[in-house]
Formats: sequence, structure tokens, C-alpha cells
Amino acid sequence: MRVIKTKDYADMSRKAANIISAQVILKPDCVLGLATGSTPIGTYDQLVDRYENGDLDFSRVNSVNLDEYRGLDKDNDQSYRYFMNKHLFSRVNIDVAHTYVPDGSEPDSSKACADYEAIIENFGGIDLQLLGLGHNGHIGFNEPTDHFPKNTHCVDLAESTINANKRFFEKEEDVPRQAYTMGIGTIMRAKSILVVVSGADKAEILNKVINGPITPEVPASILQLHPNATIVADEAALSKTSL
Ligand SMILES: N[C@@H]1[C@@H](O)[C@H](O)[C@@H](COP(=O)(O)O)O[C@@H]1O
Repeated sequence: MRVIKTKDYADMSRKAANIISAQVILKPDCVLGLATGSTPIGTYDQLVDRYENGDLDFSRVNSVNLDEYRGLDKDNDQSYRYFMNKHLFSRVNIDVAHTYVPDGSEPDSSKACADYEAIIENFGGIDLQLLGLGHNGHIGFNEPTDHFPKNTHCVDLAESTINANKRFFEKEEDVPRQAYTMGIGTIMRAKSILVVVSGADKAEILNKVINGPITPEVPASILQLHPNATIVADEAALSKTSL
């Protein structure tokens, strides 16, 4: 696992965008795995800048997102589909028909998850998967548990995740309790992985991810085993490591 230390959030966002840009330039029809959360927003802004100045062409890119709330349809402004349209897809020349997010409006969770896993398999896997890091070490919505889930599945969100996300909803009762998420196996099968982490509030968990034991209690710790994983984190997020 490579760790790249950046000065601050803006520096992290630029460096992460440079890595994604290299992927798109080298393989214009690549499959990008994308993430939501506040951390990647700056990276998406940087990608939009590079598209606007002519450096990037997304016309042949396909994308698959990590996760989606169960029970929210794509027009709900709290859905991850809505987030992606707003922060990236509507701002670059990607073909929206080539962008995939698990179908939160599908009530049959086995179907929603099997269909999504099949989409990724049909692509022949993900070239570059972007990840944020939850405060409890989750990636996608793979919460701490006693095993590493293999494929896309339905999860009950941890209380801490519901709390962290309630700021985006009018009332706490509106925060969905379940989500569809790529499994740890789905993520680990990506050819390369890029994790963005910012801020002192992530320092403790990031130290565990990098230096701690590999355990499903810290889901992101499995990334230590990935042959091509890169963490781009700012000084504050790395402040509990010796890096
Ligand atoms: N499902 C998403 C994760 O993919 C994301 O990494 C995490 C951290 O979000 P933030 O970047 O806002 O800290 O939030 C959500 O739970």
C-alpha cells in the first residue's frame, strides 16, 4: 500500500485527480469505480477543471458507484445517484447511460445486488476504484463486522454511520437504515484502488488502516493486501502515523 502525504485538502484533491486523470488518459474506455461522501468532492471539482481545459475526455468512460441507500430513488436529493449527477456526471461529457449506481428503488435486495455485481463482472472488473474512509473504517458501506463480505450486498447501517449522515437529512427518521454496497471482495478485485482521506477526525482510524492488524473490524485494513492501492491523505489525517 502506497501512502502519499499532502499538505491539505486542496493538495489531496489535486493529487487524487491527477491519478484518476492518468487512468482516463491511458485507457479512455476505462471502468472507474466512484465514491460519495464529502471527501471526494474536491477531487471531482478538479476532474471537472481538467475536462473544461481539454485535458480529459469522459465520452468512453464507464463508471460504477460503490453504494446507494436502500429505499431512495434516483431523484431523491439524498440519493447517491443524485450526488453523482450533481458533483460530476452533469459537469463532464460522460454518457449517463454508462454510469451505474446500485438501484436503491429496487425493494428486492437479492435482485438489486446480484444485478449490480453482474454489471461489474460484465465489464471485466473495475480499473480504478476511488474510496473515501468512514470514521469506523468502513469503505463503501461495508461496516465493521466479523467477516469480509465477498460481493454486493444489503447492509444494516451502523448507528455511528446513521449519526454521521443525519446532518444531510431534515429529520433523523429520514436517514435510511439500509444500503446496497459493493462487497469487500468486489472492491478488492479492482485493478487499482485510490483512497482519499482528509482531516484530524480521521487520524485515529487511518493509523489503524495503515498500521493495524488486518481485520473486518476495520474493513479498510484489508487494503494492506491489495497489490496496487494508494492512499492520498493530508497531514492532519496522517498525524497519528509516523509518516
Ligand atoms: N458510503 C459513504 C462512504 O463511501 C464514505 O467514504 C463515507 C465517509 O464520508 P466523508 O468523506 O463525508 O467523511 O461516507 C459514507 O458512509
